[in-house]
Amino acid sequence: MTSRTSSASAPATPLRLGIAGLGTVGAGVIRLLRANADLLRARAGRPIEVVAVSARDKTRDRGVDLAGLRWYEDARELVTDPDVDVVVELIGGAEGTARAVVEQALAAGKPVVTANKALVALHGSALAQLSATHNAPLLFEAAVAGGIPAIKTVREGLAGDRLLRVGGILNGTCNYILTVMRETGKDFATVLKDAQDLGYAEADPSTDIDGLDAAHKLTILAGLAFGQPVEFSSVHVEGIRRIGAEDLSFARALGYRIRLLGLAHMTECGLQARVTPCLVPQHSPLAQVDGVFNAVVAEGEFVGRIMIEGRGAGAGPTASAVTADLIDIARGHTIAVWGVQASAGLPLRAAPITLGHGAFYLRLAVEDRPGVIADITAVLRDCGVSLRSMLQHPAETDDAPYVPLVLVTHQTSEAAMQEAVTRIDALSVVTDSPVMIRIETA
Ligand SMILES: NC(=O)C1=CN([C@@H]2O[C@H](COP(=O)(O)OP(=O)(O)OC[C@H]3O[C@@H](n4cnc5c(N)ncnc54)[C@H](O)[C@@H]3O)[C@@H](O)[C@H]2O)C=CC1
Ligand SMILES: N[C@@H](CC=O)C(=O)O
Ligand code: NA
Repeated sequence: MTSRTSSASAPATPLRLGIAGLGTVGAGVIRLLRANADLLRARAGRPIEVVAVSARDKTRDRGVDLAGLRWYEDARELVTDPDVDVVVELIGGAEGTARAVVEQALAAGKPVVTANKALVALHGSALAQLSATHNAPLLFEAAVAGGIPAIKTVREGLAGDRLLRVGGILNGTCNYILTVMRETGKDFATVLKDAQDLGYAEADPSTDIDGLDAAHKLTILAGLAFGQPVEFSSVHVEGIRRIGAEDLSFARALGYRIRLLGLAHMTECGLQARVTPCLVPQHSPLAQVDGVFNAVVAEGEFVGRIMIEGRGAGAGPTASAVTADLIDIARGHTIAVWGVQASAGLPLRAAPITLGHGAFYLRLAVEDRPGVIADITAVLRDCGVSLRSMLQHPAETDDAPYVPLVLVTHQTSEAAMQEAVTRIDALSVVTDSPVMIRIETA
């Protein structure tokens, strides 16, 4: 006699998705799910199928066939579709429809997968509570460093250790711009346009170049590393707008490359978190991370330093991260948002950046006349900042209105350096606001 069990014969129940947002990432997710359907079914133990979608423009050609998928003009209605098991939010933005979709889905007990770093960085604490209250997982691997499994590494892979530092190169658009400008000499605006055409940039690219996108990601990484939400407004943020071609070539002459780094570490006074352009030694691991690649670094008491590298933006890498979250949901592998069961909910105490220390690069535009260097070094002396080296290139023409002067300091306090820069900026011989870049050793 043969015995038949329902599990042996019944087809596995599919995990049914509603995808809100069909831009670079949304269309990329649909492509990946179709291309890898068999592989995903094997890994997830059940098929993963898109049943409903929502976007702004139904007629737009996205290179993916939407036939047979239910279309919603209003993404909030997609959430209430009884056939949608999991809501995938790929609209973007910390407020408006994206936020409403995520909140409504969690409140309805539906798992959510999102790539929306702005939303998680600004509202992660409240969303974590909603997720816990309704027992609805919220997964966001794509939100930090695109295709790099950054969240999983920090939240799960390093769960056994006490982390001291986390961060890295967290914005693909900025890294692409800095790399291509350095390698080709193309101007900022042209390279930014290329990054937009490649689907790397945010809807408003100032979010990338002013450092906010990297700060969103750092806020999330630090929350995971230290098991408590981080107040986005406590992150010190500087972008790359003021970095010019001359900085890239001075950096090269000094043996460095310029990277936009997000770094967070615990101090006795609290968490210090900043996103700033930095000079890194040209042979260091971070200097080798070029183009749209990101790198996530973490340092733990027992594990020491780790670094993982990969593509931080673009349809394919981001779709890969979204899909990994979907497989976790299909497998029933879910976890509390900040990786701790009973997070304090209160944001971590923040330490002001002025408590930091480091070495600095300072580029000044100065009049080409006697006494200028003496005026500047007098300010540095008065502020207690010690110089390590100085570079001056001759003016390009005899009637050039200024000459560039580059100073590199020894280790000094951030507060002293900020005071010195304010005073130097006020000197009449200095013709434009100084460009100050921190120097990182690793
Ligand atoms: N592009 C990338 O490389 C990466 C993007 N992300 C994040 O993924 C999310 C999506 O980014 P992209 O695909 O690049 O953006 P996108 O601008 O290419 O696509 C956004 C999509 O949302 C739709 N949309 C806008 N408002 C809507 C509304 N009210 N209702 C329904 N749909 C609406 C648009 O029609 C479009 O289909 C963002 O949160 C972004 O930060 C994360 C990692 C990498
Ligand atoms: N605009 C972002 C996209 C990924 O998060 C970036 O450039 O890194
Ligand atoms: Na990721």
